[in-house]
Amino acid sequence: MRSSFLQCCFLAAVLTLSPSISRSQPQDGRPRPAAPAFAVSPNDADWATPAKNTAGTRYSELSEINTQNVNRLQVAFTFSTGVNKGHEGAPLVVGGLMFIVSPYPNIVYALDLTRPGGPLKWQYNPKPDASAQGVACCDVVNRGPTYSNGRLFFTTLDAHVVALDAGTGREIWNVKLGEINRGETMTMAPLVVKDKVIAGISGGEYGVRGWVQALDAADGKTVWKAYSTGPDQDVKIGADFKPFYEEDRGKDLGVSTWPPNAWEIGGGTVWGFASYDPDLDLIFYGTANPGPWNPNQRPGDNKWTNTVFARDPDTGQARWAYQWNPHDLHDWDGINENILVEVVWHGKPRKALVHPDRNGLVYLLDRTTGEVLSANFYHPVNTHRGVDLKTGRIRINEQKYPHEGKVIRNVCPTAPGAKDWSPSSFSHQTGLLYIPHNNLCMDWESTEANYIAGTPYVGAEVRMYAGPGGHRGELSAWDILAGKEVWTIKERFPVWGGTMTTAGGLVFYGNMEGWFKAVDAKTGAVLWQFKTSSGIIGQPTTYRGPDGKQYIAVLSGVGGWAGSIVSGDLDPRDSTAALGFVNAMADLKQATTKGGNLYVFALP
Ligand SMILES: O=C(O)c1cc(C(=O)O)c2c(n1)C(=O)C(=O)c1cc(C(=O)O)[nH]c1-2
Repeated sequence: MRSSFLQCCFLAAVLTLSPSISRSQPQDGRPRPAAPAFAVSPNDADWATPAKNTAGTRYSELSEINTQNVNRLQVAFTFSTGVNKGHEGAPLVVGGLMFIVSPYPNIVYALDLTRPGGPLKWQYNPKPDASAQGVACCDVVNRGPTYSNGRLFFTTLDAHVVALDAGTGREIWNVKLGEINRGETMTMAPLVVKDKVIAGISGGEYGVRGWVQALDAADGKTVWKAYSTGPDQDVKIGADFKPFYEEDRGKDLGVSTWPPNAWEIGGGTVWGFASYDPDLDLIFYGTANPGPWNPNQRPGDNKWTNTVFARDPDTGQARWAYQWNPHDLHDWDGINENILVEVVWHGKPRKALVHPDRNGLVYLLDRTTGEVLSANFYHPVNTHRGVDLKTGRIRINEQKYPHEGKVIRNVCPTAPGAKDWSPSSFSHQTGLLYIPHNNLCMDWESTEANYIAGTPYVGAEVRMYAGPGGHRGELSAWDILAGKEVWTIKERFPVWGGTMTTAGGLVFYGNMEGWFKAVDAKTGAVLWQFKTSSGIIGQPTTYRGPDGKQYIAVLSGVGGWAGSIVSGDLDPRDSTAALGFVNAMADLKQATTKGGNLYVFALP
C-alpha cells in the first residue's frame, strides 16, 4: 500500500429444499466426494496446487493429526520471507521440497524438507518493476505458486508469468502479459490444466479490461486469451455457448449491456482461483467488478463482469456463463472460489459447483449447465433479497441503490463483500463448507469517476465499520445441501485467510491477530491454537514429510486489503483510506505488526 491509490481515495431469503434431500435422510442428501480423478498429485503426501486439487476443495486425506491429538501440535520449524507485506500464498509441497512465493518483490523460496529445519535449497528473485506497487489495488500480494510436471509457475506484481525448474529454481520462461502503466498487475495463483497455464489480470480499480489467458506450459506462449467484456469474438463466445438463463443469451452482450465503449475500460478482471473438472473438461473461474464502482456511469448489466465462466481449457471457448451480480452496485467481484462437488439433488446425482459470493449468498450450481440449484444467505444482507430461481437474477433492494451525490448509510455487506477472495474448504467427511468471512457494513457515496490510464477509476467514497454484533469476522461451517449454517466462530477482525480441512476431522484457519487455530470440523470447538508473529491472511496446507510425519504449514504476515492499514502504514485517522477499509480496522495496529514468516507444525 505504498500505493498512492489506497491512501488517497479511498432479510434472508428462505429457499425450500425438497424433502428428498432433507436432513432426515443424510445418506441420500450428503454431498459426495468429487471423483478421485480430480487429484492433481497422485500422492496425497503432497500439496501441489493452492487448492490441493483442481476441484478446489482444500481437503487432505491425511489424518495422523486429528481431533484426539491436535492439542499436542508444536512448531517444527519457521522461515522468514524477509518481506513485510500481506502474505496470502499457500505453501506448496512436492517431493520433499516446499515452495513459497512472497508478496512483492515476489521472491520464490524452495525449502529442503529432507533436512532438519527445512533449510533453503534455492531462491529466485524475478526483480519485478518497483512501480507496480503504485498500481496494486489492495496491498502488493501474491496468492502463491502452482506446481506441475517438475515446474513451478507463478505470477509477479508487474504482470509476468514465470516458469521455474522446481528442482533447481532455474528460470525456464518468463513472459510479460500486462502493462503497469495501464494499471495492470497480477496477484493470482495460476492453475495448470493439462499442458496449459491459466492466469488472469488484476486492475479493476484502474479501468483495466479483464482477461484470462492460457499459456503453453512448455514455452509460455499464449494459446488463447478470453476477455471478460466486449464482442463475443473477444470473449470467446461462439457456437458452443449455451447459458442456462434467457438474459445471458444474445449477440455481443459484452458490448450492448454497456454505454458506448464503456466496456473497453470496464473491469471484469480475473484474480481469484480457477478450478477444473477433467470429466467435463471445463475450467471454472469468476470475473471481477465492473469499473467504475459508481453504477450511474454504466447503465446496463455490464456483461460479463461479476460472472462465472465455464470454458474449454484447450480452446478457451465459453460453454456457459452466469452473472452473480448484473450491473454491480457495490464492487462485488465475482472471483470467489468455485468448488466442485458431486451431490444428490432432489434424488438425482448432479455435478455441482459451490460458490460463496461477496453478495452474502452461497450458490449451488449445476456445473454442466450453469443452472442455480440454490442460493442461500450465509450472512445477513440488506442490499438484496436473494435470487429469483426462475430467472437466475438477484433481487435488488432499491433503498440501498447508490445514487451520485447521496450518502447511502448502513449498507451490508460492504465492498469487500460478506467474504472476499479468501478461499473456503469443503470436507468430504462432514459435507460442510468452511467459509472465512466478514461482518462489516458501510456508508457509500457515489462520485463521478474520470478515466486516465493507469490512475484510479473508482467513483465512490466509502467508510466501513463493524456489522451487527460488533465482531468483524467469522468462520462458518455451512451445509451445502440444506443451505444452512451448522456452527460459526466469531472473530474480532475479518477472517482474511483461507481455510483447510482434513480427514483428521479438523479445520485450520488463522485470524488477523496472528492466532492459528485447529477446530473440530463437526462442532466448531477450538481444539488448539498458536500465536504466530503477525496477522494471518494466508492459506494453510498440510503434507506428509519425507520422515513420514504429517505437517501443517501456513504463512503469517498481515496485509491484503483488510490489513493494509498495517502493511501499508496507513493513518488510522484517515477513514476513507484503503477505499474505506481503514475506518473498520483502526485498532488493527494495536493487535499486530507486519512481517512475513512461514510456520510449520507437527506432533512431537
Ligand atoms: O478488480 C481487481 O482487479 C482486483 C484485484 C485485487 C487483487 O489483485 O488483489 C483485489 C480486488 N480487485 C478486490 O476487489 C479486492 O477486494 C481485493 C482484496 C485483495 C486482497 O488481497 O486482500 N485483493 C483484491
